[in-house]
Amino acid sequence: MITLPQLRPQVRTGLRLSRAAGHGRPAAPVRVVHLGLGGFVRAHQAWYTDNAPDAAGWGIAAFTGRSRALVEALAPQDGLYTLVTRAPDGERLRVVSSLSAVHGGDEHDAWLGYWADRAVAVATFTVTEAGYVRAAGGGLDTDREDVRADIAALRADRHARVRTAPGRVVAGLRLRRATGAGPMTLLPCDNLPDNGRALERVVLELADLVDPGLAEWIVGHVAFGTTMVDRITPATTDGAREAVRAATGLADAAPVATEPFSEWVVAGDFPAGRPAWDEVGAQLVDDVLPFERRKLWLLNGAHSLLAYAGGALGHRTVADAIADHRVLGWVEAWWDEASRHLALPPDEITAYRRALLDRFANPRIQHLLAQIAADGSEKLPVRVAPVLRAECEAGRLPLGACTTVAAWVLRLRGHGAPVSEARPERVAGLADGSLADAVRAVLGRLAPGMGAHEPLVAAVLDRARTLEALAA
Ligand SMILES: NC(=O)c1ccc[n+]([C@@H]2O[C@H](COP(=O)([O-])OP(=O)(O)OC[C@H]3O[C@@H](n4cnc5c(N)ncnc54)[C@H](O)[C@@H]3O)[C@@H](O)[C@H]2O)c1
Ligand SMILES: O=P(O)(O)OC[C@@H](O)[C@@H](O)[C@H](O)[C@H](O)CO
Repeated sequence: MITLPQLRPQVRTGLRLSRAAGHGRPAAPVRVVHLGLGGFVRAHQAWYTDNAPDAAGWGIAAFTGRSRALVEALAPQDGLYTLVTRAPDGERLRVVSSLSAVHGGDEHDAWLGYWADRAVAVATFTVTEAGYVRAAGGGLDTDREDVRADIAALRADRHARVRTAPGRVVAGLRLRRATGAGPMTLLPCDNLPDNGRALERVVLELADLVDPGLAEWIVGHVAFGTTMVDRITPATTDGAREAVRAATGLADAAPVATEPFSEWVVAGDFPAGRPAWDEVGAQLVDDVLPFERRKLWLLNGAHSLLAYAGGALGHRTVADAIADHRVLGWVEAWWDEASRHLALPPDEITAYRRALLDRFANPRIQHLLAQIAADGSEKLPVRVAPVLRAECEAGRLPLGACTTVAAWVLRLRGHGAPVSEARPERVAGLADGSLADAVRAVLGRLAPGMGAHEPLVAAVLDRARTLEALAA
């Protein structure tokens, strides 16, 4: 089934999307600034904003992190794009209008301009886990070259170009303080536990390093919200572009394909206001933690298992891997382990697991395991390690978690697809030496102290040998 609610037949013949030609809505005034323009924000936050009853008053100015490719695709079509929602039995297309402006990450003056604007009330982020430039303990990683460069730049000149996400935020907030543009909310939407506190910590630490008094101003004027975000959104492919052209006749250079399911749980204050996201499905709560753990452990933890163990068996997509009964068994084992540590009613967990199986099996979502496998050193400590540790402390050896760790060890040792890490030096040499040494080192990195837990080391080694044999 294909429905085209916002593409009227008389305008379907134009070559590209255009507000002047009547596609979508007129651009709303910018009141939200976003860093990390990619697939996810367009399938999620921008979609909620577009659905909100007050959408006409809430435009988003979205910046990429680095590359200008998406800006070059979206700017000629006025920030409009087609959201392709893929259910197992058909797809639905609609034009999303909430991106009022799109910018490259290199447009620093434009970035600063929004932060100095009192109308801008919220800044949102999807900069990946690595984008928060945190050291192992969660504080700002001042050993990084890009963080050091930002510190030097911010000390030298308040308009100097900076590169990291915290650097950009600190530059923006410093200007906001100087211009008296008032309070606002920062809302990270990445798969990080307690992402509001994570962002707050790196921003305050950086502010303290570059401008005495700024951190104090931030504490008094800036609210850091915390979120759980969920909508499986693979990278856009030519297939999505072709699907849009076939259905609408339009050449959309940057559609997004996503699944029907969507969840957004938000905790925080909005002193300068926000779109009525809660009227279109977002849940405003006091505590995100139970939702976050359910999602991060059951969905993202299973994704990482599928990515490394499924990848070791030669699978390419999530749907391929979950159709393999051996992989499914490992995922179910992982879910049993993780579920024991979730403070949620058992029937709620059962329903979530059942729904996840359907979501993973969706044949129209071509979610590449290689995309999920990137940045394991950032993801496994938060998706898998807490359950691994809790199970060991309870005297159990968790088979599912051990399988994920074992598969990651093998990946780091060169089995299967190449390792993709934002900071490759973090894993360089980590899994060298004998397999047993590698398992000890990797466990110690993921969960400090666990590398010396000999029964756990033996269990992971056993899983690694089993995987090697199955992959041979
Ligand atoms: N895709 C999903 O299904 C999904 C679902 C839930 C949450 N998320 C969160 O959203 C993030 C982005 O996902 P996506 O699918 O939009 O990816 P994407 O690759 O389409 O876009 C990522 C954006 O972040 C920017 N970026 C990357 N590294 C950065 C850095 N170090 N500093 C600043 N900006 C950086 C990129 O330039 C790009 O603009 C994920 O890492 C995850 O935390 C994604
Ligand atoms: O986006 P990442 O790289 O943090 O993780 C990859 C996937 O696990 C993730 O994108 C999920 O699809 C998403 O979190 C579902 O909401």
